Amino acid sequence: MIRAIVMDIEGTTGSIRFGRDVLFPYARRRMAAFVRQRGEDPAVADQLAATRELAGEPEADRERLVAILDEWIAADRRVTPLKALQGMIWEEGYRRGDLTGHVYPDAVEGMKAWHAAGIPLYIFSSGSARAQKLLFAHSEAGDLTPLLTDYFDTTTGPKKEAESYRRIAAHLGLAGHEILFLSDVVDELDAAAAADFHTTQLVREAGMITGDHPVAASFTAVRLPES
Ligand SMILES: CSCCC(=O)C(=O)COP(=O)(O)O
Ligand SMILES: [Mg+2]
Repeated sequence: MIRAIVMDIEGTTGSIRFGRDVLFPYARRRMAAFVRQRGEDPAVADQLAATRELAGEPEADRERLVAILDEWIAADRRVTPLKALQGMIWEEGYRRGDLTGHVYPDAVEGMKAWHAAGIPLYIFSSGSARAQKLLFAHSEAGDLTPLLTDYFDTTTGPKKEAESYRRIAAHLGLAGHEILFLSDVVDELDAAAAADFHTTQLVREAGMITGDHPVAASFTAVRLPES
């Protein structure tokens, strides 16, 4: 029996293009002004300190920090301080009405059906938990947060390491084989399978790299394992 479903965001619940063409450029355009204006806020200052530490540049001033963060955005580094700062910038964007979270209609339909069937739904994404909540709260389909029980991000661990999935299972109080993980990325699915999770790969575009996992073109094609 599947007792929980854990979902990736980019390429799974929503399109990769939304991150690449909308969210990431939005944060990139605003990062310098955000660091200048909000750099003293404790939550921002903590992430700037974490950026200095991760970059190995304890003396980095604000200008240098913005340059480091810009390099990380360009390289699509999925590191916690960048993801936390991006989340804070997106929060402003959602509140201003500049941003609306993209969620595939089939993902909305699948999430509603599983929720109605009593299966708790979780997100595991590189985006910060706060950014994840915002995306689903301000989605094109309205506020989807009532469908979601909890959110995991890189503070739980990298998505390509089995230990992260063992931590999620322990947090949920479930065995790996009671959990289904949905993602578009084979390395993430391999890591989840190594933690004994059931897996399904969302293959939403032709030509994607696939592995040894069941595949589904949409949430409506996802089959829940019986045992
Ligand atoms: C609200 S998360 C926005 C997208 C993002 O920042 C990201 O890193 C998505 O990563 P995923 O693990 O969902 O592919
Ligand atoms: Mg993904």
